[in-house]
Amino acid sequence: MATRTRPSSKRCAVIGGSGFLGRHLLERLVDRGYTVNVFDIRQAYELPGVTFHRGDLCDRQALLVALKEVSIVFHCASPAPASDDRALFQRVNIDGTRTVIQACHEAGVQKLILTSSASVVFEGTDIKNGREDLPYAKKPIDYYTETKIQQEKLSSEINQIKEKGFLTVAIRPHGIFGPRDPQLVPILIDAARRGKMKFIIGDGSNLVDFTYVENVVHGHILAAEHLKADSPLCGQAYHITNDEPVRFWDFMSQILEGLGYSAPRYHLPYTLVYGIALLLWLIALVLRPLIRIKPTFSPMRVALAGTHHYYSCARAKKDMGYQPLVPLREAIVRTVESYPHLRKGA
Ligand SMILES: NC(=O)C1=CN([C@@H]2O[C@H](COP(=O)(O)OP(=O)(O)OC[C@H]3O[C@@H](n4cnc5c(N)ncnc54)[C@H](OP(=O)(O)O)[C@@H]3O)[C@@H](O)[C@H]2O)C=CC1
Ligand SMILES: CC(C)=CCC[C@@H](C)[C@H]1CC[C@H]2C3=C(CC[C@]12C)[C@@]1(C)CCC(=O)C[C@@H]1CC3
Repeated sequence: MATRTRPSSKRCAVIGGSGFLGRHLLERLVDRGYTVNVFDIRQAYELPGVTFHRGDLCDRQALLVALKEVSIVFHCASPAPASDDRALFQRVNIDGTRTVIQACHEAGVQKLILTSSASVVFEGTDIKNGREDLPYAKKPIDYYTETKIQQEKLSSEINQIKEKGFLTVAIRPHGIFGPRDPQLVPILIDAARRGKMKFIIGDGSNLVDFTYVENVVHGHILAAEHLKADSPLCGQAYHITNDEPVRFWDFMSQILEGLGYSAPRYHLPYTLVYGIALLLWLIALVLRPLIRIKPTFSPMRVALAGTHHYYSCARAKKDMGYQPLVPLREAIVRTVESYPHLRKGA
């Protein structure tokens, strides 16, 4: 085992700190007086008070350098769900998380805060006010979710091994959005620009959680600060949402109209769209060796757009005093304002 110096409780590392959530998280950590090391496969920016370590989280030696004298590790790295690359998810989310845990143990890290996802219980059918004790999806909607389940199990199991002397907790956000998000708003506007956002899938009444990134950050920091040997957080998972379920299509319409695009108006039956998406996905799979096609409406996206999926965050409120800091209306305004380059006509 490596020689250790007692780490300061204000020294932390953010694995995946160049990403959307990771960068917001470390900005807030710096504001709160933490010293932050970033570990990421790419360096996207520079920030005073932050030390960058570029590397692959599957590389234990590289990780050990970034975790030296660190007390808290936030692990929020993952390949993007849209990559749909099974081998990559397996390598990074499962094998890589195992490596992160080993490196934390070796470096004498005290707490690991893992970013999981509420979708670990989602199978493509309605979830209303789902609590954390729902069973993991037996048929996860994609490879990404399949490996997020395994990742969460790994971090929870390691917490049971008391002699390892470090504590873990998993945060399950849902539908994160906000400034600099490379997924939700850019994908939505790209679809609108290509004339694909004219239709509402289903009757449009399905409620979904969309969570502002600053609220997700707040949940992570509360978890780190409340995670102690005798606390109920040890080894548990916590939903972190805006606690304001919204109709999926109202939310999309507000973003679209805020950026100058028309909201979708015509309804299409859910089963029809899902069937077409499945067919296109199968065709893309068969043609993959010859040509790589990525349909905008994957079966996963159709399921997310046409079903209820919202989650209770009562457990986070009770155990760590969580309350969302930014309400949905304000969050949408801030998000829309942060994408001037995606405005219609820009
Ligand atoms: N966005 C969302 O709506 C939700 C996200 N989550 C979870 O939140 C976390 C953060 O997501 P988000 O910020 O959106 O994702 P991002 O893709 O923006 O950030 C992830 C970061 O991790 C990096 N990374 C990927 N693979 C490795 C690797 N092998 N070693 C080191 N770094 C790596 C990425 O680099 P690169 O970009 O080069 O791949 C990227 O910088 C993830 O765990 C995700 O599963 C959970 C629920 C919802
Ligand atoms: C129908 C359509 C083209 C909508 C555009 C928005 C979508 C790109 C997002 C709507 C719900 C989002 C979502 C995720 C990614 C972006 C959306 C599909 C996740 C899959 C990201 C990773 C997770 O852990 C779960 C998220 C669920 C919601």
